Amino acid sequence: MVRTSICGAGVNPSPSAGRLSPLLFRNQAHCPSPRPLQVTRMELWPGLWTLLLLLALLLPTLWFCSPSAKYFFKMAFYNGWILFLAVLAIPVCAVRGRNVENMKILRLMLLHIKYLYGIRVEVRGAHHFPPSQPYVVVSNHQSSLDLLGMMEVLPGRCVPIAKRELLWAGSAGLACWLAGVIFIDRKRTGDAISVMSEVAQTLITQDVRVWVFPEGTRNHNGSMLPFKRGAFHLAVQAQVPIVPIVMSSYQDFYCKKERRFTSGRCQVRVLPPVPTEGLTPDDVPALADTVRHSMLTVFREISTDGRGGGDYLKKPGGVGEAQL
Ligand SMILES: CCCCCCCCCCCCCC(=O)SCCNC(=O)CCNC(=O)[C@H](O)C(C)(C)COP(=O)(O)OP(=O)(O)OC[C@H]1O[C@@H](n2cnc3c(N)ncnc32)[C@H](O)[C@@H]1OP(=O)(O)O
Ligand SMILES: CCCCCCCC/C=C\CCCCCCCC(=O)OC[C@@H](O)COP(=O)(O)O
Repeated sequence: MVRTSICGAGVNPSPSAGRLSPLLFRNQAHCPSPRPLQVTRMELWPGLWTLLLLLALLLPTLWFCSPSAKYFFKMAFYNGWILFLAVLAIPVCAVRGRNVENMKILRLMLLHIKYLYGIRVEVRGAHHFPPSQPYVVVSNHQSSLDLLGMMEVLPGRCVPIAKRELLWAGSAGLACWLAGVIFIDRKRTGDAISVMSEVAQTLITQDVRVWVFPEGTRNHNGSMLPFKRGAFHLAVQAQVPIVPIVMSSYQDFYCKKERRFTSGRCQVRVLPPVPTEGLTPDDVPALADTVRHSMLTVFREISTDGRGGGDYLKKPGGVGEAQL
């Protein structure tokens, strides 16, 4: 197919050329053809069509026959689609500059994704959100799919606290920055704490709400990791309530370890706000423990194994052997 002209291969026209690989040797004097490495367009088409045909057969076969391949395609599309949506969101958000109101735009753009994936998100307890005051939302963090539940209930003027690495996630990072997402460097505790302290100041003055994943990282083991205390210090410093939100386990439709991703249901439960008025930094450990305990109780209550019960969470030694 590809017509190449390797002139002089096998001959040794000069002493210096003799030291070169014959394949690298090209000398116009010995090469009458002026068209080396020439590929005509017509010659490429059959190869291209065969490749496309193979892909067109292979991808659906993998999709239907291999749950793992399906998992990878779905996750790749999820990330790719968010990156694409972010490209659309950036110019719209850029009009306002970095502004928490831009979060509304991101929220609207992401709301449809649950339909693409056949995930039914059921919200309960939305009336618990305090109507018009700053507060700190804390929620469990299972996967990047949490964005679906998060966008379903995200209150106005509410920004998430995210790991700094997300800032470099291409268009999504820029969109997050424009929407006022607060980035922290988890490797530098001191810096992260001072960012959180600044947030405590602006929470009141700029009337914003903050969404924190107190586990500090994704966790899909059927329980909740011990909570980091930043969110609770933040609420106590600003003397604002904490609104706990629990997303039920994704186990019935999503499991990273098993490479399984089907359609399913998820419940997002907003719990009553926990006041922090009058609390001091000394109260933070107990506050964090109390909130985690109540969230874990609800998590176990609303999580199912896809067969209609929450039993998998209660099996001795099973994934749900939570550290209460
Ligand atoms: C269209 C495009 C759309 C794009 C998508 C848009 C949506 C994007 C959504 C993005 C979602 C992205 C989601 C994500 O990215 S999740 C990952 C990032 N988020 C978090 O990590 C949040 C949770 N982490 C914390 O709160 C941690 O505590 C921090 C990070 C602050 C420090 O953690 P670290 O592990 O380094 O230290 P430590 O917790 O052991 O603490 C050490 C000590 O310091 C004390 N301490 C802590 N804090 C404070 C404080 N403020 N004032 C005073 N003291 C404080 C603390 O009590 C402890 O002392 P002691 O108790 O042991 O004596
Ligand atoms: C040109 C650079 C291209 C970079 C491409 C990066 C691909 C990223 C693609 C899409 C971004 C989707 C944004 C989803 C946001 C979900 C946030 C999330 O779940 O982050 C994880 C973080 O909470 C905890 O991280 P770890 O569990 O500690 O790890």
